[in-house]
This record gives sequence, C-alpha cells and structure tokens, in this order.
Amino acid sequence: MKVLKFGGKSLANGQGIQTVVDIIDQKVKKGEHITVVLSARGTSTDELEAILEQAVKNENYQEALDAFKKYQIADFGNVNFLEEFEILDKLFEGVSLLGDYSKRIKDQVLSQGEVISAKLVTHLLKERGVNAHFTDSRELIITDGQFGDAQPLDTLSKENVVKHFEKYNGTTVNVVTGFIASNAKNETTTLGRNGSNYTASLLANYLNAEELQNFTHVNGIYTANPDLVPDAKKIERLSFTEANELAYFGANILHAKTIIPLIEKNIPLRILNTFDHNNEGTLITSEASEKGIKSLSVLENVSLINLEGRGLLGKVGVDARIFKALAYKNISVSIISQGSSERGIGLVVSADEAKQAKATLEQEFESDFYKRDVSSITVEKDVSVISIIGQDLSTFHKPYNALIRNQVVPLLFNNTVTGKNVSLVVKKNQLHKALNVIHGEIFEISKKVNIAIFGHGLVGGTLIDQILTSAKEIEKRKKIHLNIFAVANSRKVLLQKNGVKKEWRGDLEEHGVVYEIEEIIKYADVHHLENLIAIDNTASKEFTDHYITLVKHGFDLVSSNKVANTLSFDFYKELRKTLEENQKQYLYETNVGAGLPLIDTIKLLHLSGENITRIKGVFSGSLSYLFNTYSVENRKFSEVLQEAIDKGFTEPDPREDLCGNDVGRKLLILARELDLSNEFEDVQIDNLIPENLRDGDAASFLGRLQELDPVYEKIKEDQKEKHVLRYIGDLSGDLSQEKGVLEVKLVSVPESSALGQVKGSDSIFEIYTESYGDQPVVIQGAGAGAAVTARGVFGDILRLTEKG
Ligand SMILES: NC(=O)C1=CN([C@@H]2O[C@H](COP(=O)(O)OP(=O)(O)OC[C@H]3O[C@@H](n4cnc5c(N)ncnc54)[C@H](O)[C@@H]3O)[C@@H](O)[C@H]2O)C=CC1
Ligand SMILES: N[C@@H](CC=O)C(=O)O
Repeated sequence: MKVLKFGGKSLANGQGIQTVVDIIDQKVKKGEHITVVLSARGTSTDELEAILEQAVKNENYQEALDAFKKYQIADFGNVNFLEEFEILDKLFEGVSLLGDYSKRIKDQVLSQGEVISAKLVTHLLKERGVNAHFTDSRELIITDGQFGDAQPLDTLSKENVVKHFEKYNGTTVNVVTGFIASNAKNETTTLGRNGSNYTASLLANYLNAEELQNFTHVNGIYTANPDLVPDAKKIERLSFTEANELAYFGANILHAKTIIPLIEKNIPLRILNTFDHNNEGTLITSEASEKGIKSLSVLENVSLINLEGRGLLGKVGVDARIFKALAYKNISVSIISQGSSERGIGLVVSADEAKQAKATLEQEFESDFYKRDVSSITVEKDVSVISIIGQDLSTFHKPYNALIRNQVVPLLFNNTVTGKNVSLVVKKNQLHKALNVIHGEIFEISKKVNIAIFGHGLVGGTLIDQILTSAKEIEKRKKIHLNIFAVANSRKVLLQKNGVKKEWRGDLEEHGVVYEIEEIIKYADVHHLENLIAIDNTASKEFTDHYITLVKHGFDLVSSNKVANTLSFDFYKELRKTLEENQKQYLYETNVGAGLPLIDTIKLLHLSGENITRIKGVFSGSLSYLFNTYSVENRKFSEVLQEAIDKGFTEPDPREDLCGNDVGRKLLILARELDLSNEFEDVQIDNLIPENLRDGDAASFLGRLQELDPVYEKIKEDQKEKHVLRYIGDLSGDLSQEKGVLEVKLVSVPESSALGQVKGSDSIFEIYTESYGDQPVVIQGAGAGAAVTARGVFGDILRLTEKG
C-alpha cells in the first residue's frame, strides 16, 4: 500500500482540489492500493488561528469566520459542514465571552480544518464512484495529553490503525485527517506544526506501506530555494540522513520527526508536485548517495547578538550563563561562535526575540559590566544564516573566496565536526547575492559572470557578437555563463539583467536610457548580480575616471583602452592599490599588440627575475600597415593611410596613431610593467603629422590627408637603397633604474632585417634579456584590427573567470 499525503496548497479551491481528486481517482482506476492523508485546505489553519485571536480579544470575528465558511463551501454546496461550523461557532463564542482560551480549546478549533478537508475529499471521491471512507484520525492516533504538540502513543495507535485498516480494506480508500489525534480522555489533541506529515509517516509505519508520497506545490527538494536562487536544481535522490540535515536547517518541506517512523521501517518517501504530473520529484531512501549531497538552506528573520569584553578571557562558565539566562526566557540559540581569545561571543537568535535576548544578557552580565569584564552587548538586526549542507572545511575555501571576491564578508561562520555543514551569518541585504555566489561555486552548475560593456564601436561591438556567438559552447565546456547585463556608449545604456540578445543594437536604440555610472552599479546591486566585470572598449579619458569607483563596487576590470595605464604614475599606483584592497583584477592584454600575448609574457619574464634589458619593435598595427605597404608599393601615402583607417587599424581619432601618442602609450605601458616609473612626458616622440596639420578637429584633418603625400614621398626617396620605413618604439637605458629611455621614431632599415621583413598590419616586439643575450624573444603577429583585439579582450574575460 502507498500512503498519499496532500498539503494545504494542493487542497486549495480551484485547480488544487480538483487535481487532488483526479490523482486519487486515477490511482484507484489503475488498481493501486492507497490511503490518503490530508492537511486543512489552503490557509485554513492560519485563518482559524487568526479568528481565535480576534475572539479572545473580544473583537468582531464574525466577518472572518463567515469568509472562512464561504471558502470551505465554495462550489461544494451539497456537502454538509453544519456540524463542524456549529462546533466552531460555539468555540469562538465561548472564547469571546471568556476572553481566554486554553491549548485544549485551540486544538479543538484547529482540528476542524482537517475534518472539513477530509469530509470534502471523501464526498468528491464518492461522486466519482470511488469507494472512499472518511477516517477521523482522532479515533486512531492516541497521544499523551500535551495539547498543541502531542506525542503519539505508538502501541495503542498502531493497534487502532491496524484494526481500522483490516475493517476498511480491499477497494476502500481511507481519507484520513492529518495533524489531529486524541488523548486517553478522548479529547482532541494535535501533533504540532507539520503534523499532517507526521500522521502520514505514522500510518505508513503502522501499515508497513511500500512508499509515502508527499504531494506539495513544488517539484521536490532543491539545492536551494528556487525563489532566491534561479539556478537551483532539483535533487533526484537523498538519503534519510541527508534529508534529516535539510529538515533541521529549515527546509520546511521536511521535519526531522516525520522521517523517523519511515527510517524505522525503511519506507521510501517521495516528494511530489500536485500540479506537475510528469515530475518524478525527490526520492528519499535509506541509501546514501555516492557523492553526498550539497544544499543551501536559509534561516531568515534572525538577529546576531555580539557579547564583547576583555574580562571574559579564561572565565569559566560564560557560555553556560548565556544559555541558562536565555533558556529561562525560552529563547533558543541557533548558532554560537566564540573566538579562542574568548573576547567576543556571537550568537544567533530569532529576530523577534533579539530585544529580549539582549535585555536578558544585560541583566545576567550586569556585574561583569560594572567590573568592565564585559564591554558591550550589541544586536545586528538584519542578518540571515546560510547553511551549506554537505560542506566540510576541506573545500570551504572555494565558496568563501567567491564570497569575498563578490564583496560579501560573512559576519560569522561555524561548522559542525561530523555533520558536514558550514553555516555563515551574512547581512540580510547581501543574502540573495551570497546564496547565488555560493550556489554557483559549490555545484557543477555554470558560474554566472555578469559583464558590463562600455563602448560598442569596432572593438566593443565585435566583442559583444563574439561573446554571444560562443556563450553556449563556453558554458558547455567551462561551465561559465557569460551574461552581458549592460551595453553602454557615451550617452545611453541598455540594461538587461538576464543578458542582452543578438538584437542588442536595435534594443539599445529602442530601450537604451541615459545614464550615470552609479546607476549601472545600483542596477547590479539591486539585481544581486555576482562576479561583475566592467569592460572598457572606449578610447575615453573620462571613462577611466570611473575605474576606481567600479573596483570599489566589486567590479573586475578589462580594458582595450590604453589611457588608464598611461595617466600619471600616481594614478597608476592608486588604481593598483584600490584593486588590491578590494581583491579585484585589472587585465589589459590588448593594450599593446592587440591580441598578441605580449603583456603576459613580459610580466612572467619580469616576475621570474629575468632581467629585461631592452624592448624594441613596431608597436603600431596601423602604422605597420601604412609603412609596410607604402615602402614597397607605388601608391600615395594618403591613399594607404585611408586604407588603414578603413580596415579599423587606427584609433577612433587616427591622429593619435600618426602623432605617435599611441605607440608612446604602448611603450610606457611596457615600461611600467617592468616597474619603471616613467611618465608619458618622458617619451621622446617623432610626431608624423607636419606642424601645419596638427590643429583643428579630426574631420578637417581627414579632409587634408593629401597634404601628407609630398612630405612622405621625400622621406621615402631619401632612403638608402633596399631600405624600408618603419615606425618603431624603443625602450632602453639601464632598466634597473627608476626610469628607462623611451623613444618613438621613424627609421629606415634594410629590407632584409627583422624589422624590414614585417608584413601587413603585423606588429613585432623584440624582447632582449640577460639570459637570451643577443637573440631576443620575438613576438610577432597582427597588431591591430577589431576581430583580433576583441578576441584578446575575450581572452582577458576568460582569464578572470578562471582566476575566480
Ligand atoms: N582597433 C584596434 O585595432 C585596437 C583598438 N584598441 C583600443 O580599443 C578601444 C576601442 O577602439 P574602437 O572600437 O576602434 O573605437 P570606436 O570609436 O569604434 O568605439 C569607441 C566606443 O566607445 C564609446 N564611448 C566613448 N566614450 C565613452 C564613454 N565615456 N562611455 C561609454 N562609451 C563611450 C563610443 O560611443 C564608441 O561606441 C580604443 O581604446 C583603442 O585604443 C586596442 C587595441 C587594438
Ligand atoms: N591604433 C592601434 C590599435 C592597437 O592598439 C594600432 O594601430 O596599433
């Protein structure tokens, strides 16, 4: 036989109650032998309790009582609830007159909810032709006399149940009231909250059921509450021991006491969804899962009490006094943690008891305050407890580090030695983010990385498209979910917390809003977005002003923009200090050599103690293309320059390349990687723009490109034979000193030399070091272009996700 238990939400008016009847009917038709245990319908128990409170205060409860009755009758006018309604009328009237009620009376009131529920379902089943039998559990389950939370007397109860089921067996479906029972004097008692589940597991035990099916309104037990963690996954199988841990830590679908009768007889428990027939739910058996489960549970509405004092050190019995004083006031402590120095003790209590707990402790430690042994007792009101069940300390660093990276610093944490769980107290306003961060870290579910992209021109736009194209594959291979939640230009931003789609350009036009950087930060905060990365694909100085703010608000940074690394050395250091303080990263591999792995290589060589003595080469992709082509082809300088612009090799303002600033910046960035403290002003630059063309805006300059032609024709002609022009950067001098020599210049080199061999838009970097001697490490390849640069930025994003 299977025992089926239906909860309040399943039995609510409308779809619920009809579905419950359908489920039972179908099982009977299939020939299954079943027994049904029911809770009160909808929120009946809470409503009856509220009416009782109104009655005891002599308030007008009639309206609420009428609403309760109306709900119960609803479309079921032909079911007779007169007896139950009369009982309620009398009980409430009495309570109202007396201005008092006992737990005994309360049990009588609440029990009507289950009686009405079972009576109704029995009636509806009979209408369908099912041989249903209303079974009042008060005639079966006998308890001690403790009203409100009675304990079943097993031998007697079992005898009654077995006898009853012998009498009503075969095709009969017993529809049993959950939650309620009676004592030896035949008075109504109740089994406490979750009592209906308890009734169901007692029946399953007494009747040696093959399975207990608990029908709820959720698909089973999840790795975390899906309302708080959208990525939460259903757990297919659990062991009773694991379920017990979950039950203890607030997974209110289970309660420890309801599992014990099942464990005793090894009866599987399946948690099912009344409203989703196709779902197999979660199966709980005595078999331990191989890997051990992990799950997150949350205690909300708790407060953290902190007791501090130097004089507590080594004092005997402080904890005992805390517990005793609080126990005396019936205040339960869910977590206690104390430093080895015993100077501070933190304890978690229910939020509504925090004020009383503080007062109680202040009274208990009054003389210790006087002696200055205790200095303060404070309450942190808005906190929550997250318990990572199945977590031991060997791998706890992973979720913990992820929390810190996301700027969630737990106020307190503790673990059990054998129970394999770690609990963390966090500020309530960080709960949502903390849960999602931990969840992403401990489950083999994709870790979500939330990206804000600033600048969607050539590089930025290509990057967005590259990410959207590869996102699925990356998620499959690396379990990283790249979510672009913001795309901004200098005027507008498109904000989509679940990620922009391939139509982002049109969406930005249509739904983009004017913004300040603070609003993007706030958006990420309000939507609890974790693992934040801001990408700067602008060429803007103004945007770099936001870097420090972004880092302070938990963003890692990636930039193709070179400006931030070439502002004053003071800013350079301040940014790095802020990054360190906030444990954030800043990656900018594309700043020099676009997608080439240059910065990483130099960093590694330098960090490993390799003495870099000189770096020399063609640093600019656009100018490489310009001079490589112009040197060997019989074309006008202006024509080739326009081609470089059209191919997307130049800066947004091409004069930045031609005036040498772009190469100067790259050189300075490399110098600073070697710990040199040069400023931009230290770079000696050959400006390729003749003086008469330097003033004015970019558009007017582009209109006068032909004026460059005679200048460069002469330079080309003045070269030695078999020589070509190259615009190079050169970092030299004694690089062990504070500053190096940084030069950017146009040179004529033999076409057979390494520099002379460079083709297309390739950059070439010769890195001279002590160990490598005269033979430099050479890195060569495409040094400009939207696709390679965007790919380089993408690489930095992936590097960051791996560091996490
Ligand atoms: N093109 C290339 O080969 C390479 C470019 N880079 C760098 O990539 C960056 C982007 O270059 P492109 O895409 O070619 O430029 P672009 O001019 O095509 O795009 C720049 C974008 O930045 C936006 N923008 C400007 N100021 C902004 C602000 N304050 N806030 C938000 N958005 C702002 C503009 O609206 C535009 O969408 C530059 O810093 C460049 O130095 C780096 C390596 C190679
Ligand atoms: N304009 C730059 C682009 C890469 O940094 C270049 O030409 O190299």
